[in-house]
Amino acid sequence: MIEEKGILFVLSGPSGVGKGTVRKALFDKDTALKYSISMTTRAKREGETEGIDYFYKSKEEFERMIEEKKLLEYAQYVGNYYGTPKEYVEETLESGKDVFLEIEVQGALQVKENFPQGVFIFLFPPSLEELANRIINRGTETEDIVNNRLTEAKKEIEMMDAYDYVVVNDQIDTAVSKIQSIVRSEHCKRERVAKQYKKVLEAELG
Ligand SMILES: Nc1ncnc2c1ncn2[C@@H]1O[C@H](COP(=O)(O)OP(=O)(O)OP(=O)(O)O)[C@@H](O)[C@H]1O
Ligand SMILES: Nc1nc2c(ncn2[C@@H]2O[C@H](COP(=O)(O)O)[C@@H](O)[C@H]2O)c(=O)[nH]1
Repeated sequence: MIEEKGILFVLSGPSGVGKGTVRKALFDKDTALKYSISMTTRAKREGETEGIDYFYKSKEEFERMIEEKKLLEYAQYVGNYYGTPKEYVEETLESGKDVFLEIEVQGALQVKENFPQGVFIFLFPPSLEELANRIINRGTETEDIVNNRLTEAKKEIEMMDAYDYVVVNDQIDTAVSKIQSIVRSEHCKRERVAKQYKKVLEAELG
């Protein structure tokens, strides 16, 4: 009997492209996916909730997690740490459920190195101008931070070839449908591989 593990989906892309918006709309439709809540040292924004949006940590607490190797990946991004708790991801995948990460590019590339069987999706803006408008209009960042995030965005976009899929976030619904198709297609692929593997095993065992 082949144990069915869950699939790790990683959504990333530049700040302001709409990762959070698209992920929330996807989760309204797909209840089978499990979202991995990240840890961060950045201050909580108005309207955010501990344990829903992030686990908010001090720099010392975060660095202890790094030392204790409790993070699947982490990155320093525009002056703060962000990271994915390892235990939740591993246990959820082991139990056969899919896990969904929404993280920036340095972290996604670390996951790809250590977990190449993951599925990596890059969310792309309709244009750099629209990206800037979205992050400015969100109104959560100071002008300096917006500029730093946009500088990072250009470097992040250069890395998009490392991803399995690129989805343009022009209309939210269209981006969500495309990600749903990716999820379905990855399940079909893995089912096919599992069937072939089963056939080979049966032939070998007689
Ligand atoms: N397809 C879209 N069309 C228009 N506006 C959008 C679209 N997707 C997201 N937005 C808006 O763009 C802003 C940024 O979206 P969001 O916060 O989801 O981005 P993000 O990639 O998660 O950002 P960050 O990486 O900084 O957390 C929000 O105000 C959101 O409402
Ligand atoms: N490498 C990681 N990046 C993460 C994680 N959780 C979120 N993020 C990304 O950080 C930036 C900034 O987020 P914000 O909430 O301050 O706007 C954004 O790209 C997030 O996707 C994580 O665990 N690891």
